[in-house]
This record gives sequence, structure tokens and C-alpha cells, in this order.
Amino acid sequence: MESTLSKIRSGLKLSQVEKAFLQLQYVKKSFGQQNVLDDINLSIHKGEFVSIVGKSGCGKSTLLRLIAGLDVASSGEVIFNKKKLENIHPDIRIMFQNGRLLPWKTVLENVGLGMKESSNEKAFKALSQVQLESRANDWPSVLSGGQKQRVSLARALIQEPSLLLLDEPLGALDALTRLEMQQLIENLWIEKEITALLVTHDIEEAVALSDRVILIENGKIVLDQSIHLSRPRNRTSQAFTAVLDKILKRVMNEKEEKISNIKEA
Ligand SMILES: Nc1ncnc2c1ncn2[C@@H]1O[C@H](COP(=O)(O)OP(=O)(O)OP(=O)(O)O)[C@@H](O)[C@H]1O
Repeated sequence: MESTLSKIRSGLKLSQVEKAFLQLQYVKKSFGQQNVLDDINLSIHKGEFVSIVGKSGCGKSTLLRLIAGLDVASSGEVIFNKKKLENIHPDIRIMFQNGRLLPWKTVLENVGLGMKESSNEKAFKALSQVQLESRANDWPSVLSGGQKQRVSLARALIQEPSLLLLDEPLGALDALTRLEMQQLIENLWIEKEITALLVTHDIEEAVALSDRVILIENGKIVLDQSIHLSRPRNRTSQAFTAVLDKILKRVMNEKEEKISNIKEA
């Protein structure tokens, strides 16, 4: 019988498959007088790959931090696996743009950080999944940017999370390394059957990797675009460019409005 995951990946309507795995209900977040997130309602299903896009400062990272349990909502609820999230959850891991490796620990030790027992074997396995086992005994300082992010990915995966949060993890990488890392992330997501939530500035990256792309503007979700394209995605296909254009146009609309407002003022 077809698994839930393969149904999701073959493009069946998610609501027909399973109830939400992660749910945000009327989530608001303010910092002092500044309302950053305003009534965010979002359901993410097990096994989905969802990207969040939006202009700088729109609250993408804040949203991820709330889900990671690193911050609390001003009001509303985050529900994970049918329970209200109130703190860091062992099944949820986050990976940041700056891999946050400890410079005084080797690559292997960085991967095993936070594991309860001695876990060299697991750390080696995680490193091999990101094709970096040969660098196990190196210091982070001698790694390239892409390699550091691989270590950081291995460190998130060793904990076997069911939900992986990715906060612009490829933002500082050059274009080719970025493409390689996108492929790696997609392959690991498929292999490990995890749910992934990616924050990115790169809309092409979002379309290439995601089942859904969510656009945030002025603290609200203004677009929730499903991407029904087979994987791996062909970025030069008409269908790919059409959906990419649609999202880009929606993002640009806001800018056009702003420019015309400035002219009128
Ligand atoms: N701890 C905090 N204290 C006060 N203001 C904060 C805090 N964290 C975030 N903010 C503010 O909330 C807004 C949203 O920030 P956030 O980092 O979520 O944006 P973002 O969409 O991820 O931006 P970028 O794409 O540039 O990373 C910004 O105006 C930021 O200054």
C-alpha cells in the first residue's frame, strides 16, 4: 500500500491524507510596540517540505524561533504532534545560517554535541550522510563555508528529529555550493522521512525544494502556494518557471505599490 509520505510526495491533497503535525493558531508576536507576527494560522503535515519567504524583517526567523521553542508567542498557540509547545522539544531541531560550530571542538565532537552518551559511532554515521567523514578530526576553522554547514546539518540530524527547521542555512554560500547543499537537504529529507520548514530569501530555492511556499507580509501569511512538481525538479521546465514567476510577481506587487506610494507623496 502506498505510504502517507509517498501520497504526499505524489501530490495528493494533504488534507485528505493526515491531520496537521504542526499547527500555529492565531499566533501573534510583538517586541515592545512592534507587532511582528499577526494572527498566523498555519498547518503543516507530516513529511511535508514547506518554505517561508518574505522580505527582510518580515518575521520569518521569529516564526521559526517560536516553533523551535527558543521564544514564546505573545498570544496564540503552537501545537506539535497534538500537544501545545511550550519549550524546546527533542523532536524539533534547528539549523542556522551561521552553523554555530564550537571552534575548540573537532568536527566529530561538534556533531555529537548534546548527545547523552558517548556517540562517536552515531556522529561518524551522521558525518558520512553529509559526505564529510574524512574531516572528522579537523577543527571547524579549516573547513569551507559549505563544509561547516554540512557539519551543522549532521549535528541536527544525529538527534533524529521529526521536524527540521532550517533558518536560511545556505544564505552565505556561493551559488554552486548552494545547489549542492539543496540537493543534499532534499535527499536527506526524502531518505529520513522528516518534515522540513525552511526560511529562505531565495524563491527559486523554495520552489525547487518545497511542497508549499508561504509568503509573509506585514506579519500575515498572504500566499500559501502548493507546488505540484515531480522531484528532482527541473528548474528550466515551463511548469517550474510558471510557479516561480507567480510567486515572484506576488512579492514584487508589494514593492510596486510602495514605489507608487512614494511617487504620490
Ligand atoms: N529579540 C528581539 N527583540 C526585539 N526585536 C526583535 C527581536 N527579534 C526580532 N526582532 C524584530 O522583529 C522583526 C522581524 O525579525 P526577523 O529576524 O524575524 O525577520 P526576518 O524576516 O527573519 O528577517 P531577515 O530575512 O532579514 O533575516 C525585525 O524588525 C526585528 O528587528
